[in-house]
Amino acid sequence: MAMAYLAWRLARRSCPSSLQVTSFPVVQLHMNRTAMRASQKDFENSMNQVKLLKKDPGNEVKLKLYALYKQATEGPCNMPKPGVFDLINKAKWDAWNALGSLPKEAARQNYVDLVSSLSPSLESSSQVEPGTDRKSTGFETLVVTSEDGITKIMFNRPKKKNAINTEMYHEIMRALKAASKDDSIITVLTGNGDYYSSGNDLTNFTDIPPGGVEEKAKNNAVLLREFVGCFIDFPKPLIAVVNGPAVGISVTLLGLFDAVYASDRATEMLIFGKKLTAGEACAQGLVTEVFPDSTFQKEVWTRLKAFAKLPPNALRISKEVIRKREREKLHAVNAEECNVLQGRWLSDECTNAVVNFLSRKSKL
Ligand SMILES: CCCC/C=C\CC(=O)SCCNC(=O)CCNC(=O)[C@H](O)C(C)(C)COP(=O)(O)OP(=O)(O)OC[C@H]1O[C@@H](n2cnc3c(N)ncnc32)[C@H](O)[C@@H]1OP(=O)(O)O
Repeated sequence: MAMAYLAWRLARRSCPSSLQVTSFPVVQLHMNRTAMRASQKDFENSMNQVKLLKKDPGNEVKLKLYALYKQATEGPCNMPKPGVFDLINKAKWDAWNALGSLPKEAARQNYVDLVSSLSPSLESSSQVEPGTDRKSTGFETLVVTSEDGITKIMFNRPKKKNAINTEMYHEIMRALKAASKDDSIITVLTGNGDYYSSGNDLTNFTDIPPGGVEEKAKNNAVLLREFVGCFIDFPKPLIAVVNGPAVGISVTLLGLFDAVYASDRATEMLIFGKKLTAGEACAQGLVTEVFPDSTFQKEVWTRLKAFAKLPPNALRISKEVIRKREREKLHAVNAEECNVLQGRWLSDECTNAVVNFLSRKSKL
């Protein structure tokens, strides 16, 4: 509770920047309407568009908009310069004064142009109706969608039980990086089909580069370290919806998620190759909650949609407060584990296991 309260307090402190954004419409209400002639309609439209901005365009842009608005409606700056300690008003005065004798018509036009250059963020924040499903293209192994404040990254190799091949490692990293910067509040990983994921695609070990198996093992270690690192550093709440069995790396990663919801169909194979039921994994703390398979999707997504309505800054800051205490250690453990694995991948035990699997159906 104390941690949540601290995070909430910290989140409240971040409010001034959002207050600055919402102060723009107020400024616009005081505009001198008689000053607008030819481009009045465009200018008014642009001002309305600014009111719809949900994303803070940043102080630099806001100052430019302010200065152009003042120039367009009042002409060159004629106000006394604020004192050095009146930081906000001085920044506004400087921005307006920098426009010199720019004619009102030119200032109006620049204002309209600047607002239209912000259109990508307008599109993503206001023109997309809430609840609209936005699908990211450009992924071969994933389906990535954004809806209701949730970015869903779905493993999409159902015929291969969502085994993670090299391309998929890279695509998951790319999707996570995009999700960390998009408008979503939470990010969810799940699998398409009957498996969550069967772990590392064992054919990853068969594509041997010119430097031989040593080079292959080294490349895999570098890839795995970067991949796990993305999960350690992911800044938003990250939730696994474990829709079916999970194996190997797809299980070990679960410890880095903020919540793990599992269907009671989900089994995991851990250290001794033993199958764990989702209930057993829950008892060990690896899974947050288990749901009957018949109601799993409905119950979990209802809950996730409710999470996505929580204050985003508070969520991020809560995660950061918790994660920052362990981040360095997690990266150190990740580095050590990848070193150990690099050696193990060259062992006879590993080679035999991969050969046995791949030769089951004469894949070798
Ligand atoms: C960068 C390197 C990082 C390495 C780090 C991580 C370590 C790990 O993750 S180790 C764990 C690796 N995973 C496994 O050992 C699981 C292997 N798979 C299986 O044991 C079985 O396939 C499984 C129990 C998951 C499912 O069995 P079945 O229900 O009998 O289905 P099939 O075996 O017929 O599978 C269907 C289809 O998918 C292919 N498949 C499944 N899993 C993998 C995999 N991990 N790698 C490659 N291919 C996989 C399987 O070969 C079948 O293909 P087709 O024969 O072409 O239909």
